[in-house]
Amino acid sequence: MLKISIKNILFLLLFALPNTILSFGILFIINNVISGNKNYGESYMVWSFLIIVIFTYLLNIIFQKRLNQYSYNILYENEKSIFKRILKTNLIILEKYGTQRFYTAIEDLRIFSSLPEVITHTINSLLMLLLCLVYMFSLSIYAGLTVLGLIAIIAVIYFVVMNTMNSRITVLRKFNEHYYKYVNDVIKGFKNLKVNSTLSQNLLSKNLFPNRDQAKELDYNVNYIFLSINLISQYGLYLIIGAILFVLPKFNLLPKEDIVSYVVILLFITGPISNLINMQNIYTSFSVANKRINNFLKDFSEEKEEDNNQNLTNVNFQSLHFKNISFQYENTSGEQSFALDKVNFNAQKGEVIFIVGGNGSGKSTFINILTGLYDHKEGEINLNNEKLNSKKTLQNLISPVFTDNYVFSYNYDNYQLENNSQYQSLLEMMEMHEIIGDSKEESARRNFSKGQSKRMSLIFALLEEKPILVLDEWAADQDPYFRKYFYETLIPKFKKEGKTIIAVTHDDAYFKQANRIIKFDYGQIVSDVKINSDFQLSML
Ligand SMILES: Nc1ncnc2c1ncn2[C@@H]1O[C@H](COP(=O)(O)OP(=O)(O)OP(=O)(O)O)[C@@H](O)[C@H]1O
Repeated sequence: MLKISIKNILFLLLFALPNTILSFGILFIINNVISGNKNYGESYMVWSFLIIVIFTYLLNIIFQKRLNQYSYNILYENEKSIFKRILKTNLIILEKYGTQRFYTAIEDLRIFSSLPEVITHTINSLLMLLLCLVYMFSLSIYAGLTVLGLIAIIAVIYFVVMNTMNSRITVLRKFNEHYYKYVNDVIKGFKNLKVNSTLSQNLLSKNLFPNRDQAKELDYNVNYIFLSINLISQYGLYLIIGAILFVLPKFNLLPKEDIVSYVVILLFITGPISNLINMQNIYTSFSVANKRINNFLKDFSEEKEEDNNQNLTNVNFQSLHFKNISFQYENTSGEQSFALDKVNFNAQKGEVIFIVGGNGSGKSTFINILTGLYDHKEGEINLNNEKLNSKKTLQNLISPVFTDNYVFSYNYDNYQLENNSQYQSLLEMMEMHEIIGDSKEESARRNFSKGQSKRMSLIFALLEEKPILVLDEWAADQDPYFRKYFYETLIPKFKKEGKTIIAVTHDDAYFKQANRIIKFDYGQIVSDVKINSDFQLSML
């Protein structure tokens, strides 16, 4: 995903080669003029010098444009891929790793966007270093070897210290992952934190502040070491210049007339050398970011592509049958994880089925399997008495309103709200028309109370016009008047219109409104009761 292709490296080289050679040409002319080479004092040399400078400048301008385009392309296209990946991930994986991994992946991508620029600088600097070394060797082999040896010693010291940095940066990023969890807690738990000062104090003093303090210490140390290493390179260069000025001539390793050329060359390559050194810092961040993005892509693996041969649009729903469906959450803490065991469930078109059971009995887990959010481990699902090959076919028949419903900021559906008479009558039916005065999109997507937001989600679900309505504790947030209206008026109305309703509920006062009541206990269906006039709660 984040690899840089051979074609792009070739493009970078295509720029880097002429650019470096021309820049070297500039150095060559300067050096010869300073050394008093008469050929270089001619007036045509002035023009050559000027032309090379202007040409290199223009080359850089054109190249920067392409490089910029390419870098931003990497960033924005990969951002899109991350979103695609997230939406293709199974819910169970998102629940396992948490959303903060998503934030850090986006942050890592930002680091990656400078990769092409850094590669170009590296190639440029390496080429310039190479040309300058060749130039030095052409003047004096021994002096060249000495300078090369000294540069190598500084480089080895640098890389050894640098290598120890990788693990520190990884630890620093781990701190930041926890930091995002705290950010999440502050935003989502804001109300509790405001009301309960013990909570907020503990969050700050025992968790967030220690995290930031440790991260600060590590960050400071990492940067301090980076700065120190950079100083080694700068002062190392002075040492090399010292060797050129005082040591090499003394041992007759460098003719006096070449000392100036050597110093000019060295000063000229100071830039490329410190570029190479500074870029190690960035390469270390790249390597850490790359590892983390690869881990992200591995952990947030895409769901298996399904065989979509089944017709998605024209399935006329008649019946749904779960045969011995089993599911188990992954065992992480070493304790026995919760499981749904051999669930047999069926629903016919037009039925109203209430799913009941105590807290933690497995109702929502079952709803997640029903809606295809979780993949069952064993068993078979039949739709209209045929084996279901693709969960998309079933998903295409279901409009769910989850217990933690969410009203999107924008309309991602295929229908429009404006001038939509069906929407208008649904607003009236759900008694939302006085709250939402018009049919504008923004009016439907403002802040609602919990009960109102559930009503809006039900309106959006009904606008989808799918045959099965799945509701998870929909009425729990409604006031007693609307709850009664929902069970005694709306549910019979939806049923009459041919909808199949599968609703998780604790509202035993309205159990009689269902055709069947299915009770879960410890992950199993313990009763499946048809409702008739003799129905008693004790029958469950
Ligand atoms: N993502 C998860 N990973 C591991 N275990 C989970 C996960 N989600 C739920 N569980 C466990 O599965 C069990 C059943 O949970 P579920 O949410 O299905 O219960 P429920 O019947 O809907 O309860 P409630 O009435 O409280 O909403 C619980 O013991 C819960 O701790």
